[in-house]
Amino acid sequence: MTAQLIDGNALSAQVRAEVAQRAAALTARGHRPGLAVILVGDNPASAVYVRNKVKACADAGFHSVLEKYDADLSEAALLARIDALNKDPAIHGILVQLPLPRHIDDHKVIETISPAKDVDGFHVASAGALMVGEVGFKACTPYGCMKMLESIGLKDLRGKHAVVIGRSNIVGKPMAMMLLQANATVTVCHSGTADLGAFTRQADVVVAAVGKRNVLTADMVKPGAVVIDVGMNRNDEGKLCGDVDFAGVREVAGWITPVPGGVGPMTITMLLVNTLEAAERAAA
Ligand SMILES: Nc1nc(=O)c2c([nH]1)NC[C@@H]1CN(c3ccc(C(=O)N[C@@H](CCC(=O)O)C(=O)O)cc3)C=[N+]21
Repeated sequence: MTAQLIDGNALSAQVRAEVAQRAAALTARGHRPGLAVILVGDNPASAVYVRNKVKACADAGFHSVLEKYDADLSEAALLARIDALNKDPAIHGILVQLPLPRHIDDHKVIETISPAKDVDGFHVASAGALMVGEVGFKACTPYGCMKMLESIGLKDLRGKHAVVIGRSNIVGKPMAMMLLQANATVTVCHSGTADLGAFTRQADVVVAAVGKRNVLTADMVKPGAVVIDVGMNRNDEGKLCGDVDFAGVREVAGWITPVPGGVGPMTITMLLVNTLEAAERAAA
């Protein structure tokens, strides 16, 4: 049996249509949602992603500004810019595209963004809010994965075992917290895990977020399991591929997300959702 696809483009279109409606209502009341995106340096992949984000904003009727700076921008200048955006009433969300040049401390930059405008959900206050179940912005990639699960009827994961592969601050750790909040029994595997397959074979839901091809192969998946692929890698032909051996795993899994067209578009969609929510909170 071949797995069913969870189509991130189709689900994104659905969610973005709702976002556009709510944005129009806010705009009519004089509170048009606004996102500021800051790009430092000339990483070509970042330039593409940032353009996609700005376009998604325009399509949803948001105000957006893209600020591009040369790679030699000083950390102090970047922090000063963030400080100004924190105070700008037309801006509800601030996204500083990562990675940043080496002379700039990511952590300092993220912590300078006002938690009220932290639509990436990377601030320690946002991470802490998620941890204790308080109101705060959820990191967009794991939030998008949760939306994908919800779209196939898995909003409540009571009785399910979810295995997360990867423990990054921006995906693996918040993913585990969100799954836990949805009542799953959660296992977090990582580079120090011995016999990864022994864990993943017991999973009803596997989320692969490592950043390496073929981390999950067909022999590691329980028949009928849901497989969410967060990876963004290039194969030998230079084509975009995830962390999952898609061709093999789709013959075993019940559901699987493709790359491209899976988690990637959902990440941008949840950025819009967070920005809309920031604007709604500011208008309330
Ligand atoms: N502050 C910050 N926030 C981020 O959210 C952030 C970041 N920095 N730095 C880089 C990563 C990467 N990221 C992606 C989002 C969407 C796609 C996406 O839409 N991908 C398409 C394909 C795009 C293509 O063809 O290259 C897809 O999967 O279908 C990819 C990657 C957000 N990131």
